[in-house]
This record gives sequence, C-alpha cells and structure tokens, in this order.
Amino acid sequence: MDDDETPPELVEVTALQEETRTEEVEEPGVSRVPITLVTGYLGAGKTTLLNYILTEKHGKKIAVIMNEFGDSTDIEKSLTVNQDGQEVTEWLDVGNGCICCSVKDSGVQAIESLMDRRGSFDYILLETTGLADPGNIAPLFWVDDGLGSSIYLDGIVTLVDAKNILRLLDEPATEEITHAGHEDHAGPALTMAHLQVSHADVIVLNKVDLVTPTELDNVRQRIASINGAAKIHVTDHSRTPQIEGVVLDLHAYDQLSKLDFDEKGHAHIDPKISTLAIIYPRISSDQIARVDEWLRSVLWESILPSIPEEENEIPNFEIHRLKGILALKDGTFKVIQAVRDVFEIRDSENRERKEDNNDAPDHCKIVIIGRDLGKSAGAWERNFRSFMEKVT
Ligand SMILES: Nc1nc2c(ncn2[C@@H]2O[C@H](COP(=O)(O)OP(=O)(O)OP(=O)(O)O)[C@@H](O)[C@H]2O)c(=O)[nH]1
Repeated sequence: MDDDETPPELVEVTALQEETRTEEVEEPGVSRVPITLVTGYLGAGKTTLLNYILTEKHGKKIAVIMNEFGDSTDIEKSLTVNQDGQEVTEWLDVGNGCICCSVKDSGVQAIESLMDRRGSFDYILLETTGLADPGNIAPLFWVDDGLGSSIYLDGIVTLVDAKNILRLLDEPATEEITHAGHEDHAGPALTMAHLQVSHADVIVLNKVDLVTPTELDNVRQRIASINGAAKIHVTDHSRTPQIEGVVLDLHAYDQLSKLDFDEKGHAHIDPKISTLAIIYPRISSDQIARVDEWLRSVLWESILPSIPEEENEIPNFEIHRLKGILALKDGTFKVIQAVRDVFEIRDSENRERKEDNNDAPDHCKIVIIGRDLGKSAGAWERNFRSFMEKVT
C-alpha cells in the first residue's frame, strides 16, 4: 500500500467501543459497500482472478483498485498518469458496469476518491501488491472510523501458486517479518507467503495445471496446516466454481456461519505457522468481559495471562488471525474477529437462538492462526479455562 512500507497505525477496538459502533444508525438508503482484498505472491494469478470476475455475469457493479507495483499489465500502465512527478489516480470504465483504477501512492486515497463516485458501483475489489502484508491492510477497512462508515471488509482472498508455494514457504525470508512490538522474535523468519496464507479467509489454490496430483495434495495439506480455517478452492487460471459466496460476498468479518475447523493430523506441517481451536462450554453474559480481557492479553501483549513465566509452555507466540463464536447460556451468540492486535466482539447477526437453528454450536469456539502456537491446542485450552474460571 504505502510505498515506503511504513505499517499503518493499528487501531485498537475493544468490545465496548464496538458496542457503540454496532449501534450506529446508518443514514436511510445508504448502505455500506463491501470490499474484498485480493492478495497473493507475485505471479500467483491475482490479475487473472480480477479479469475473470470482471468478465463473468454477476450483476454487480464492481470498482477495482489495482496496485500497480511490480506489475506491467497494459491496463494498469494506461491508467497511471504522471503529472509533475506526481502519480494521479485515474478511473476508467472497463465495461460490464465496472470501473478500475491504478494506485501508486495510497490505497486509502484511492478509496476516498472512489467514494465520491458512490452510487456508480456496489462492490470494491482491491488487488494488493504481491509483496503486501494483508495484516497491515485489513484493519484499515474493518475498523477505520472514516472508511468504516461507508465500507466493510468482506474478506481476504489469497491466491496461491501451486507450483511455487512450497519453495516460497521454505525459502529463508530476506528480512524478518514481524508485527509491531515483536521485532525481537527468535523463531525462524516468516516469508510473505506465510503471512498471505495465514490471513486468508479464502485460498484460491491456482495453477493446478502445472502440478501432479501428488504435488497438489502436498500443497493442499501444507496450506491447510498453516491456515486450517480458510476455505480452499483449487483452480486453473483462477476460475473459481462461482464468484458469489466463493470470492465475493463472504461476510467473513460480520458473520460467522460456520467455524468448521477441526485439528487434523497433517502429514505436512508447517514449522512456523499453524491453526488451533479452543473449545469451551457456554458462558454467561457476565463472562464476556473476561473473554475480552483474555483476548487483550493474547492479542496485545502476546502473553497467556496468569501463568508464571517458568510454567509458560508457549512463550513466544504471535497471533495473525483469530475468530470465534461465544455461545451464551441465554441461547444467543457473540462473534469474535481479530486481525493481529485489532479485535472486536459483536452480536452475531445471522445466528438465531439455538432452538431455531440446528447448526448452531452449543459451546464456545475460538480458532487461532499464528506463529509458534505450540504443538497442540492443549496449553491454550487449559489457559483459557483456568482464566475464565478464576475468581477475580
Ligand atoms: N499455467 C497457468 N498459468 C496461469 C494460471 N493462472 C495465471 N497464469 C499465468 O500466470 C501469469 C501471472 O498471472 P497474474 O494473474 O498476472 O498474476 P498476479 O498475481 O496478478 O501477478 P503480479 O501482479 O505480478 O503479482 C500470467 O501469465 C497468467 O496468464 C494457471 O492457472 N495456470
């Protein structure tokens, strides 16, 4: 996003602030526009996916923002106008009701200028550069006060090149990638590919024509071991089986229709990033504040609370993505969403009372994706349980 790669400031949203946000009354007739981030390593097939979406019938007027860094496709070139050394954002109709722009400076500026054209589109797709860390970008749209009132983050779609991904994941990273406050992390360096996979809500496992079935199986297992919560779609030329509900309209941040992650024994475990789930019985509404406190400790401090240092089995973890469902004793549900240290606990919008919805879980579940989480969910579950049950 920013050319100087300065990480944008993260905004901390507590459950309390969120309550104010969800109660915001929207202007009548003005609904928020969804934005999908399309990430993936250089050459993975992001532009191919955008072209596929733009040419398919979906009845949406999509505004596409392409970040032209390191790219040379004709459309992107033709869009960047240079005036006195300043990059100017230009909007171009690309047919099918869609408009497109190229961004050199700041994606946020492009979106603000896009919002001036509100009404001429109903969906935004942002293609990030192959080298962008989605964990820095997502919170901008998700919780930013200005943008947040007109846009909501629908989901993060990560393109993965089936032919090259294992090499990228195993490559020593050129520089240590960590988030604020964790520069001294001692574990093996992460690659950008790790970050793009760990933050994904959907993974488009592309270029399947270039690998054998065995290679595909290996890649699939490795990806699932890193991010066990993302849906994986295997594609050739980024042609997903359908668009709506697969790459668009995921509602990955405002609804949690299913959290169907199960810890499976993966044959190809990634040494750096993994996914785990904590299960806990229904809680009372008084205990939500306690969950909030636990989240603040693990997300903001990277510390499992209330454990003496010498007993800490997971001393050096880093959470990239966390999502959860809190099942309350009164039959209602709360949803937890976090990207890095930005999190919220909100009312579940699409989950009715248990008696009306047989799919609804009768327990709380928190899924965590991150670095150095330890060998299993056991230590996490024990910590969560003892923290919840501790009398304060
Ligand atoms: N064989 C094969 N080639 C593909 C597939 N998908 C995309 N390509 C080709 O791979 C190249 C890169 O695809 P892009 O869509 O430009 O990739 P990108 O992620 O946008 O690349 P950057 O913008 O450089 O980060 C293009 O030449 C595509 O035609 C696929 O499934 N199989």
